[in-house]
Amino acid sequence: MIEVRHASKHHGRRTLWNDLSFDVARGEIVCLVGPSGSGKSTLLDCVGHLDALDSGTIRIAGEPVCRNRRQARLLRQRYLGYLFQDFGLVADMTAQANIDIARASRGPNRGVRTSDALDRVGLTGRATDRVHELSGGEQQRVAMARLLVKRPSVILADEPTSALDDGNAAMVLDLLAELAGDGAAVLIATHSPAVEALATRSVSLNAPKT
Ligand SMILES: Nc1ncnc2c1ncn2[C@@H]1O[C@H](COP(=O)(O)OP(=O)(O)OP(=O)(O)O)[C@@H](O)[C@H]1O
Repeated sequence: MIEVRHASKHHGRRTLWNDLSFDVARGEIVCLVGPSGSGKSTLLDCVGHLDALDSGTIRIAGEPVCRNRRQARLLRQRYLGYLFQDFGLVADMTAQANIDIARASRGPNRGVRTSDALDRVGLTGRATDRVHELSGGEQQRVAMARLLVKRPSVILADEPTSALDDGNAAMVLDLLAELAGDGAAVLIATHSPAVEALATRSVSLNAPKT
């Protein structure tokens, strides 16, 4: 579902990663691991059409990630779901309205109802709270609820449990495993051994080279 081939990325004279290739198939959870600054988030951004490679290719469901904004938006809507902190939630809209946006852009998979999704992530009764009134961990759970509604084919998660207490972290990991069990390809950047333990395998990134 995700194919990364000979991917390279530089910032100035620093090489983050070079000639990197890996796949994430349907149903797999693959973790990106490596020291801080090794480019895990940057790689997720490249897969998620939010940043561009310097060389190499990335394909999602066989379709190349490209710089054409319209095509990128269509690919994002059709295939991708994001579990990034501070990404994609509209701060002055309610939790429910944010989740309903995902419902409008969902693909062929059938997700759960918004109220059920909020129940699953422990936010029962919080549908009409505006996102800026929620804590960081609660916002992360709204983003998780959005995935349950959209059921994307590809899920990109950046440190999905870092803002959560142990109970909520376990709940989010269970839900990611459930979505993978339903056939999603899941790519996670993480430092957490608990998240890595969930993975089918890991891709290790090295410290950047100058
Ligand atoms: N737009 C940019 N311009 C220059 N350097 C950048 C830019 N974006 C990221 N970097 C640098 O690229 C490196 C990799 O950043 P990235 O956030 O991808 O690493 P990471 O492995 O996810 O780190 P962490 O584990 O700390 O979250 C960092 O040194 C960062 O400063």
